[in-house]
Amino acid sequence: MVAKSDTAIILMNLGSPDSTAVPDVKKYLLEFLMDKRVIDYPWLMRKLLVGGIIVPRRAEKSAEAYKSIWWDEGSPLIVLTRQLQKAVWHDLEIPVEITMRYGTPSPQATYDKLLKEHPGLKEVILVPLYPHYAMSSYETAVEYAKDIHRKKRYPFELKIVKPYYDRPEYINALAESMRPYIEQEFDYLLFSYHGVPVRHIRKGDVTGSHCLKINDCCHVASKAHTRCYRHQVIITSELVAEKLGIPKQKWGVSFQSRLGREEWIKPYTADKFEQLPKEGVKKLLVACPAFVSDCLETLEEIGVEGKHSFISNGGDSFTMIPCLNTHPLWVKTIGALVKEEIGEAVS
Ligand SMILES: C=CC1=C(C)c2cc3[nH]c(cc4nc(cc5[nH]c(cc1n2)c(C)c5CCC(=O)O)C(CCC(=O)O)=C4C)c(C)c3C=C
Ligand SMILES: [Fe+2]
Ligand SMILES: [Fe+2]
Repeated sequence: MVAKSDTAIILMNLGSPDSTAVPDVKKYLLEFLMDKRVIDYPWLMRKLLVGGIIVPRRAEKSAEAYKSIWWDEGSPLIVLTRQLQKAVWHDLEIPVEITMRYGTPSPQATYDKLLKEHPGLKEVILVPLYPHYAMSSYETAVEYAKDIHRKKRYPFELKIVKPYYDRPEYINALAESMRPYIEQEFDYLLFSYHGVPVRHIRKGDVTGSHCLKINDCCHVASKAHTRCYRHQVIITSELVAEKLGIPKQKWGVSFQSRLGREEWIKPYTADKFEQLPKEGVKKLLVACPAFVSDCLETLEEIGVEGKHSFISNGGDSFTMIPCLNTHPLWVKTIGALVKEEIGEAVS
């Protein structure tokens, strides 16, 4: 048990609209897609594309999708992140707050709340709720939280938990959360991760000569892997499949949630739902480890749209494995990641 009243934890997730009303969804999409690490075009081009084309075209459809998964208490992503907050607080007995990259509560509101309630606060451990590094997820969340912390000169140290995609505690939590589903009869397990544009993978390559440039790049040792989303999700999948004893021919990786006309990393999950029944896969399990809390992309895109596609293409049974959410081993994993940071120098 950690009992340090001068330390607090912040769990940082992506965020959701405040409600399913079209104006709220528009506001959220604008903030999200105007992020230079998400749509990384020059500002004017981004403004024209996002404000003039993507958001006006997408907002109503997106609002309908949110309506179909919204809970009485609010957005599943926010509600589940709050439940995780309570579980971690209960486990570690140090203050835990949540913050969102887009929408509410913002990092500034969260820092202010912590300081008001704990005036002697000396250090805050920020846990990005992203196991993998991507410019459009982990990086933007962390840089935003650091920027606000620096600009507003908050009097506490901010320490950041690094991507944990291959950490034994995380792999064990993920594998054990999936085990009850694996023990049922199934033909194939698909790990479906949120996609990113191919360009982002190349741009994030710190060596400039590795990612998608050499054969089987994700399995050839390189410094690029510290920031390569594709490498990191492949490693998570391999480690979990190994831990669960699933043979290579019975599982695969794909990428969902593509936006726009650019090429995103492949294979696409939507194509898999069409192809797999034709290859004899009738009983499908789908896990989505890029998300630690169930959200629009799991509940609607996979659980509703994906299921419909797989079944209408000839599949018999489709099971979406829930995200880690508040699984006790996930709560313990967060505790282990946090304890490593407590007392260490700022990263
Ligand atoms: C897992 C990490 C995520 C990465 C990487 C990511 C990249 C990325 N996303 C978009 C565009 C959209 N994503 C949307 C929803 C959404 N995305 C993530 C996570 C990652 N995104 C989550 C957890 C969610 C769900 C939020 C919720 O409220 O439940 C949306 C909004 C919904 C919609 O209209 O489809 C958009 C838009 C891009 C362009 C991108 C990489 C460049
Ligand atoms: Fe996304
Ligand atoms: Fe790579």
